[in-house]
Amino acid sequence: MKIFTAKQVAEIDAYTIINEPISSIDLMERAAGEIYKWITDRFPAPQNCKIFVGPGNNGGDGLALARMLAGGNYSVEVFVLQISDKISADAEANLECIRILNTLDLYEMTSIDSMPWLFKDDIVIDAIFGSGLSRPIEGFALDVVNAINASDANVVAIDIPSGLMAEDNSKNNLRGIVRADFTLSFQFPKLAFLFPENEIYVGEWEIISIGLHPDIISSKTTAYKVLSKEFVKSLLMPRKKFDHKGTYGHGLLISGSYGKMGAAILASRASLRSGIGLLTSHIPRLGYQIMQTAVPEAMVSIDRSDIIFTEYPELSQFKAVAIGPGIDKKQNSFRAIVNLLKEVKVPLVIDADAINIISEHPELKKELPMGSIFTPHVREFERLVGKSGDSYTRNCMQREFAKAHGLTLMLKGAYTAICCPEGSCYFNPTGNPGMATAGSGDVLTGIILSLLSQGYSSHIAAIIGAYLHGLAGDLASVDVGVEALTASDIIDYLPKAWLYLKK
Ligand SMILES: NC(=O)C1=CN([C@@H]2O[C@H](COP(=O)(O)OP(=O)(O)OC[C@H]3O[C@@H](n4cnc5c(N)ncnc54)[C@H](O)[C@@H]3O)[C@@H](O)[C@H]2O)[C@@H](O)CC1
Ligand SMILES: Nc1ncnc2c1ncn2[C@@H]1O[C@H](COP(=O)(O)OP(=O)(O)O)[C@@H](O)[C@H]1O
Ligand SMILES: [K+]
Repeated sequence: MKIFTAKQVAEIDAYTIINEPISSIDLMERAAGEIYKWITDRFPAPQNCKIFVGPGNNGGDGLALARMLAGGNYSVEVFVLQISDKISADAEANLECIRILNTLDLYEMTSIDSMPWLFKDDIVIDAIFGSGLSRPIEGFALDVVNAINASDANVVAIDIPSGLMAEDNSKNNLRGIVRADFTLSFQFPKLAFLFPENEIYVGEWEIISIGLHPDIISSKTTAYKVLSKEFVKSLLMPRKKFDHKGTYGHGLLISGSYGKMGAAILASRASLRSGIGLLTSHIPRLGYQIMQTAVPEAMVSIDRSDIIFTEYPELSQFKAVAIGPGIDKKQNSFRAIVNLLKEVKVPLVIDADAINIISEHPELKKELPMGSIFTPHVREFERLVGKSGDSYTRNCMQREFAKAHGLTLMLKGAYTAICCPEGSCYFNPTGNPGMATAGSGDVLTGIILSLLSQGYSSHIAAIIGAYLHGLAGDLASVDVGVEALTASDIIDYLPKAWLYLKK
């Protein structure tokens, strides 16, 4: 699913009006009708609704919705914030219609003094500002936002919580944004919904389809997309009858150290559950029996060191290499990484302490092999790329880094972001907080190595890997719950995840 900027959505809106064709007021009616359906489903009548409307088309949506709710056995009060002399033509038309019908209570608000009391069971509809917000909210509208936020009412934001910018909130007043329980976004998600610090404003968000024109949606380009099952499924390569293990590649996994052999086991097992033909696990000497016992399918390459990574086997036989899970950051490991970066000619996955070692030696950033994949979580990301005060800025830095170095840079977490060398950024919707547990990143590294070894290109391997990893975690959480979920459960549910993805 594409994510468009607020400006692009306005263009899509305008195209739909001309080419469907449909009048703008009828499009507003359609949009409000879809919100009305959602509300009747989630909060069946009778209920008390308090609707706060602003001067633009978001306010117009709120007014059209108010009329529908009043006709549907809801008790409705509408508060029209007198923010500016200008009011959008469609909002004005809806206001006039309400006045004529006279079926609901309509109040004009010019100050916070006319703010109604909001009760716990009230449904508050936030239609003050939508995607047309051009600067932080101020004046009495800000007081209204704060009063809504201080209440225990159920707050439903139309399109976007008022005060939240659709993309960049780095300069916003964070105390002037509605904290919604539900956000009903028209047709597409906003980029801001995918950033962790905005969860308190957005709450649970849903897409409300309003039939915008398919031609413009498919032709308009955007750097940002949310992955879908259909898209990821379309990337899968079919297996053929006469294929053999050589067809699916030989991967090298460099992982494990004294006290962290579990990382090597998890990544190896995940790799083998993701379709790799042959796996060699390079580990320090102490791990030999552990690996041979726990993962009999893996071949083992033994380091000269008992406890850490200091060397790697001859590389020509491998189709892809992954390095990092549980390797530690000792000086000898640094030297071995320098050599590996220089020598490796196949796609490389770089995770965990391998990222940290590179971050501590910025001169190494010039040596990063094109086509490699970095899989940092946010702390590792900050060490590698730099710090930022907010997620939008961090995402811009991530896209720049991927482009500048010609590599795929993943930022792990809820909505893992995958930035590709040509500038695009995919967000992964699968996964759950149960996966915030030791070793789940090692599992991801194993999966991506497996996909690279099978011949998937770097950014495709990152996309399929992230989606599949989260899907396995989601399927596992259905059976074991989020608290009890372990990294091993993610591996155990990879078979079901593959089956579900291919269905
Ligand atoms: N995208 C679509 O296809 C559709 C969009 N619709 C609605 O239209 C909305 C966008 O409408 P608009 O562009 O009119 O935008 P808004 O409804 O967000 O209102 C913008 C108006 O408020 C003013 N304004 C912006 N920031 C302000 C601030 N901080 N203080 C005071 N005034 C401020 C602007 O000058 C403008 O007049 C969407 O969010 C959605 O709710 C729907 O009507 C249906 C179709
Ligand atoms: N709240 C969450 N929602 C979705 N996925 C999550 C969540 N928390 C963690 N994950 C996923 O779990 C993995 C954790 O990786 P990482 O932090 O490297 O763990 P570790 O270092 O313990 O292996 C990442 O793939 C991340 O996307
Ligand atoms: K709103």
